Amino acid sequence: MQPYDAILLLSFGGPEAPDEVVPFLRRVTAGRGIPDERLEQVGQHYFLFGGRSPINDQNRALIAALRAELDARGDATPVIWGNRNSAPFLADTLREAHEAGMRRLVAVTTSAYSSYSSCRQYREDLAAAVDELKEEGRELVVDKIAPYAPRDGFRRANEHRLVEALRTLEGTPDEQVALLFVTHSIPTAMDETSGPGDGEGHLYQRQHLALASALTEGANAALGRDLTGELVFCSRSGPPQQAWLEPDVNDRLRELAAEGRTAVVAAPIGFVSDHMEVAYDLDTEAAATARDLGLHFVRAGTPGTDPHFVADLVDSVAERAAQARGEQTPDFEGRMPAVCAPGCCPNLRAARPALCGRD
Ligand SMILES: CC1=C(CCC(=O)O)c2cc3nc(cc4[nH]c(cc5[nH]c(cc1n2)c(C)c5CCC(=O)O)c(CCC(=O)O)c4C)C(CCC(=O)O)=C3C
Ligand SMILES: [Fe+2]
Repeated sequence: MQPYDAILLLSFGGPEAPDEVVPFLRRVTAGRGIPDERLEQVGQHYFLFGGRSPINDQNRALIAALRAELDARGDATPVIWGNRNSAPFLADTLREAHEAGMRRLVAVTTSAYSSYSSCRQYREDLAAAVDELKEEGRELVVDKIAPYAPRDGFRRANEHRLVEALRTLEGTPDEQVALLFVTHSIPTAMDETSGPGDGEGHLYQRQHLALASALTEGANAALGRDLTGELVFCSRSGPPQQAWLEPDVNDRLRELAAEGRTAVVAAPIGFVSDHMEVAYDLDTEAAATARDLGLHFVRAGTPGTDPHFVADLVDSVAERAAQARGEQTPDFEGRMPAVCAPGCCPNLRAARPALCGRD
């Protein structure tokens, strides 16, 4: 994958044992003003699952799938892995990479959308880790692929999962089915400023709405239905006086039951695999809300290691490599640049150095 020596999977991280839960949460929330009450709650979510987040195992599976796809293409570029909040920590991974003689990497994040939390924060992680290594006399260059939510492979993977879920409701008429696309809530201020700073903002929501509408159309066409989908949110945190994106999935379920819906399909398009937010906030909490309301609840799958998704990530990396070599790459609706505009998806708390951008 000229000019890259390796592909770096860059992820959030999660605890893998009960004694890792609190240190993990301290790292995630350092200086972020999350109320203690919320932290205790989230700690409980992890303890409910034996103190083990599913995210690292899902990343191990994704790395194996990327490896197989690269091998099938005759490409021996190594795939390495670093996290923000748990081992393998990003700086350790980069140090090992440098020791192995690698000098230029391309990062793939496990987050598909544009916003501070889902894009720039990873760019800040890269800047901090590269800086740490520089102080040890190790020079590394890290590029990154663009947010991939607008790509066709991501849509196809999600559509496949959604159609599978809807097939289980074959006898239920359209007017009784609610189709909810679910993503991680973020502060409204973070959504308003998401995007390249072209005056539009709200790119986090706009990318989700574009995907939700394409998925609704695709699933309706595949199944001969006429469903209307809508976007809802989960995993709100932060202090109560701070505005976050709404409606919360549980609140919306209550309204839908009151309107006479009998079944709901929840498609977690904001998550590339079944993270804790999916396992707890949807499969545990929202499923219980639905049960109490007498609603039949079906949760659509996440892309995970879907072949369309994995192949599309490798295509993204190949396109990024072509760009690095000065070649042209295909354009499509919603395509994001791999090098972010100055001030794209700003950090609203403090300006910090970030890689893979023009600022
Ligand atoms: C947009 C977005 C994604 C998607 C993009 C991406 O994937 O990166 C994401 C992913 C994730 N978030 C995760 C976990 C947590 N996020 C928290 C807190 C927060 N998330 C935020 C946003 C997002 N988060 C925000 C605005 C906060 C408030 C504080 C802050 O500004 O940082 C907290 C603190 C407690 C709480 O408040 O819930 C935890 C424990 C895990 C691991 C799950 C697992 O273990 O499987 C994953 C994949
Ligand atoms: Fe989060």
